[in-house]
Amino acid sequence: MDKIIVNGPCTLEGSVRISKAKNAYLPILSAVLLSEKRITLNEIPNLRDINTMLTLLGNLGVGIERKGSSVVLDPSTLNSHEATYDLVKTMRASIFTLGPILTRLHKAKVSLPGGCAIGTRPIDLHLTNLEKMGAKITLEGGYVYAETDGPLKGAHLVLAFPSVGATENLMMAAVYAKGKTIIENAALEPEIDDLANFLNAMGAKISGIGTKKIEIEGVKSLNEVEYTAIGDRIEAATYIMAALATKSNVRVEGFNPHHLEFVIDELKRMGADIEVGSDFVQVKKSELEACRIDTAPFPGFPTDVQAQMMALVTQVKGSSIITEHIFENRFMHVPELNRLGASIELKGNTAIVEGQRELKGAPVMCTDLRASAALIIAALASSGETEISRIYHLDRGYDNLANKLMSLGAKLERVSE
Ligand SMILES: CC(=O)N[C@H]1[C@@H](OP(=O)(O)OP(=O)(O)OC[C@H]2O[C@@H](n3ccc(=O)[nH]c3=O)[C@H](O)[C@@H]2O)O[C@H](CO)[C@@H](O)[C@@H]1O
Ligand SMILES: C=C(OP(=O)(O)O)C(=O)O
Repeated sequence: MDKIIVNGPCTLEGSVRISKAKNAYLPILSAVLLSEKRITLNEIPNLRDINTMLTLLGNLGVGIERKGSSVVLDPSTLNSHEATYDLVKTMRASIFTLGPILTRLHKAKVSLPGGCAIGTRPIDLHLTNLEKMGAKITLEGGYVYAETDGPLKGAHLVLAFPSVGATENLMMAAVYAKGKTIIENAALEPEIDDLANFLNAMGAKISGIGTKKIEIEGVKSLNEVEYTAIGDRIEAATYIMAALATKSNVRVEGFNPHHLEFVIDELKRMGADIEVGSDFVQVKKSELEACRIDTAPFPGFPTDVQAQMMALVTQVKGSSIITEHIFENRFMHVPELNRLGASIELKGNTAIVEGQRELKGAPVMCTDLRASAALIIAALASSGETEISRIYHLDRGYDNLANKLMSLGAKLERVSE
């Protein structure tokens, strides 16, 4: 198993290019299953989750040809309706294939994704709303079995919670449904707009993009398409936090800063000197003060940036309060950050984080994707050697992390055992 060893404290300098978004490409790759025409996707990030999704598509019969960083997909050869446990267990986003497989083949067998480190993550909103569109769904032996007599039927769906995954799954399922589907209380995350734009580029009829009421008029066929996803706002936020935690000057480029407006505004309120461009931010060495953060669905503070923010506020003036509202167990980084010398106390879903801590290198362990990113940030700010193990969690969502940080001057190495 690979490790990352950081020799801190590090000061970063220069610019870093953000890769295309994991959370945009995972649903887009699932949406490929809807079509019978060739699809070219550009600038595919080299991530474990993306490679798992490509393996899953290949197992379902989709033709896959890599051309540099692009991938050309031929879904006309789709010949299986089964997403098996061995792949689904490694990546929750596999559930995104349920709507598209069912739509295309009128039956689907997809392994239940199960819980994960950050929470139980049920899929009831996906299933009950697919039922409202006419799917017959049963659960047996850890699998979701879904079938329909013909095309799904358009329906008026109101989500009890603006679930990102449910909004995406239902939007995909509605593309060929008979009549109109309305999704109310839809999630507003930018990756949903990206999926909708991709589907419309193939000939779907989706309106209300970027609003809480998405309307999908069913179509009969889709076209060939070439598409490039948006830059990864969560990766961008991670480098912004790393720059601020190490009091560095770093330009973070290749993403849309509007997608991080809440985070950037909060950082500015804390005293961060951040220049915002059209597709970059320039972070300048700043002295920060404490914050009060509540994670929330977009446009609020993203749960996917909570851990990185926690690492940052161990270095700012005053005590910060961070409350996690989206996932019930997303504080796995707390004991590991405390091992590095942080002082973080947990009270239910709230963390009280003492600032201006002198962190010292120690062996720490990754527990989930963003917890791992928090450990990297803390290690860069720590003095001495931090050995970070189980970095396969980082490989799920950070393209080329070690090299990107080294190019900014971080003293770190990735070692294989
Ligand atoms: C691949 C991807 O895009 N992952 C993102 C997506 O995950 P994901 O799509 O799984 O997140 P959701 O928005 O669905 O989940 C948010 C909350 O709703 C609950 N819920 C969800 C569905 C459901 O049927 N029932 C239910 O109770 C979940 O348990 C969780 O507490 O959005 C999350 C919230 O921004 C991000 O942290 C993830 O990075
Ligand atoms: C939780 C995340 O991803 P996933 O939903 O794929 O587990 C994440 O990207 O932070």
